[in-house]
Amino acid sequence: MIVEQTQLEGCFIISPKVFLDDRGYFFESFNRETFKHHTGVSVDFVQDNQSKSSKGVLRGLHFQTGDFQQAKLVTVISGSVLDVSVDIRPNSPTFGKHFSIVLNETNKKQLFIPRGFAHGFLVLEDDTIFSYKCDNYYNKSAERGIIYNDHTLNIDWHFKTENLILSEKDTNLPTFESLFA
Ligand SMILES: Cc1cn([C@H]2C[C@H](O)[C@@H](COP(=O)(O)OP(=O)(O)O[C@H]3O[C@H](C)C(=O)[C@H](O)[C@H]3O)O2)c(=O)[nH]c1=O
Repeated sequence: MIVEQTQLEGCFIISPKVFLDDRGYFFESFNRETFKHHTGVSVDFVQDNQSKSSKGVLRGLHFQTGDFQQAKLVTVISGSVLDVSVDIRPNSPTFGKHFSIVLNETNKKQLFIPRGFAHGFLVLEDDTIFSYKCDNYYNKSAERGIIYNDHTLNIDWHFKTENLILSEKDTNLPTFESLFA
């Protein structure tokens, strides 16, 4: 397992040790002790989520507020995404900054996103399966979001807008300024 720090404190890129043989591959997608040993973070995940999306789908930017904030360990099981995490911790030196990374079946990289972040991803291939562990339960009343093309965040999604597929909810999310100014 190789852990790389990002420029956002507490947000790590994880490259698991992958065992290849003539049957295919095996890797431990999460091991609490190994994770703590390499990152210094003790995390107790309580909920696993999975979504399947076509190319051009953009899910996010989402977060849960207050006591329902979630840390996430995200993995692409098949396909490919551009994954984006935004630091929305008010006292963070990187408040409002984001980190983007391509996660896919080939690189098998994972991203650990701590509490206090908004998260979203753009799907780069059809039939992409996105799987992630959360350290807090879903709470609909605590759900919030930031519009994906927010001018303050200025995220480069590397796509042509006419090919985007968003939920009704995600189309109408507020701006970063309106939430945090
Ligand atoms: C997140 C969630 C949703 N739901 C229900 C609520 C809706 O009826 C349905 C679809 O939810 P939504 O459209 O919010 O799904 P995504 O757009 O994939 O949301 C996720 O996308 C971004 C990228 C994230 O990081 C969040 O974890 C999560 O918000 O599943 C549940 O029952 N439990 C859950 O934990």
